[in-house]
Amino acid sequence: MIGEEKSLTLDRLIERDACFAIYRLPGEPTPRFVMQGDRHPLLLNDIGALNRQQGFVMAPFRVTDSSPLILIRPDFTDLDNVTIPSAGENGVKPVEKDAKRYRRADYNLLFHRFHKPLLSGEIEKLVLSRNKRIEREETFSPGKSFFKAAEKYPRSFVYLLHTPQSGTWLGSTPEILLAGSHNNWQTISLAGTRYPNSGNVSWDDKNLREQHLVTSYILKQLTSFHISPEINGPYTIKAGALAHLRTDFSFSLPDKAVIGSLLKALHPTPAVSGLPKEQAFQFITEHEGYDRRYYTGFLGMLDPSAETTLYVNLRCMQIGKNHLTLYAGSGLLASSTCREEWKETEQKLKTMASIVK
Ligand SMILES: C=C(O[C@H]1C=CC=C(C(=O)O)[C@@H]1O)C(=O)O
Repeated sequence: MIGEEKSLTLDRLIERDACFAIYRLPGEPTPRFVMQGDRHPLLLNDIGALNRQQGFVMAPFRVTDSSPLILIRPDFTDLDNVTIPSAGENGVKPVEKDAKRYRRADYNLLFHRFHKPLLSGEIEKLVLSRNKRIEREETFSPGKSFFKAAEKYPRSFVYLLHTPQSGTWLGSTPEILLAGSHNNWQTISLAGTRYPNSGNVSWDDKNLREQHLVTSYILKQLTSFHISPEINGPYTIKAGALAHLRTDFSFSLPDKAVIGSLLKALHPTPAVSGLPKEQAFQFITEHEGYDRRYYTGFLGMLDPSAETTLYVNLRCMQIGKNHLTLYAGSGLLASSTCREEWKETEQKLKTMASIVK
């Protein structure tokens, strides 16, 4: 199949409400494809239940009835020889909720709401996010957009996924949550954002602290599993037009049966939620004003016996029938300013917006 045909096949799979993901790992030339023929992926309500499971995971930021943890158990892995499900057969209509529209004035209010507990010292870090809805052009093709993103962002994990339960999502993320095989495992702490127009990036105290908090948190969570990782960083990485600070954690995982428990301990990291963990998660759920659904969740292949490649769902959008909803957030500390954080979300939204145009 040539590129054009593959795109058309992906678009038809979405129209037929199939249960699939196509994803391209950083640095790999060819995307991988997984599809479960019967449209009934395994639905779980707890990340810990991923222990001993295998399949392609789509996990939300917060598990709810309308955003379950989804596990696609593939019976097709070759896009060129896939059977397109017939219309309506076992069909469950995707829940297509339109996310709330955000304006700058709403963001200002929310920023101050989030900033208050940071200024008082009650909470140390909070990630405030928002979404942006744009019209879906008639000529828009999810399949073509996937291949365009894969070409434009060779160093990111690029994916297109559709299930009847989640609807359609497309993204390009630089953040590994957990990856590895055999005895070589890896996670990263990724935070801090700059705009490397000149190729020269300098990091201020706010960004260094923001990333350091994520690093300390990850180390603490790994240590609770008696894991002593090798640590490398922080160093600067590029993700599209942005730069971030990254620290690598490499370790061995003698007991693969605990992967679900480890994911539960890691997610959501303060790169997408905040600190203290429970308090920040609760605060976001109550005050952010919209449901993030699968944005800032995680996704990818979970295969303890072969290779696991799970990424945090950043720089993504939900593809609806009439609209595309783009998501972005940024880490707030007491020293944050509304102007800078707004600018950061605007820049992050461009990762997907530039694919659609
Ligand atoms: C929450 C997002 O990014 C995270 C990852 C890298 C840098 C971040 C930051 O600088 O705030 C965020 O922690 C997002 O892209 O929506």
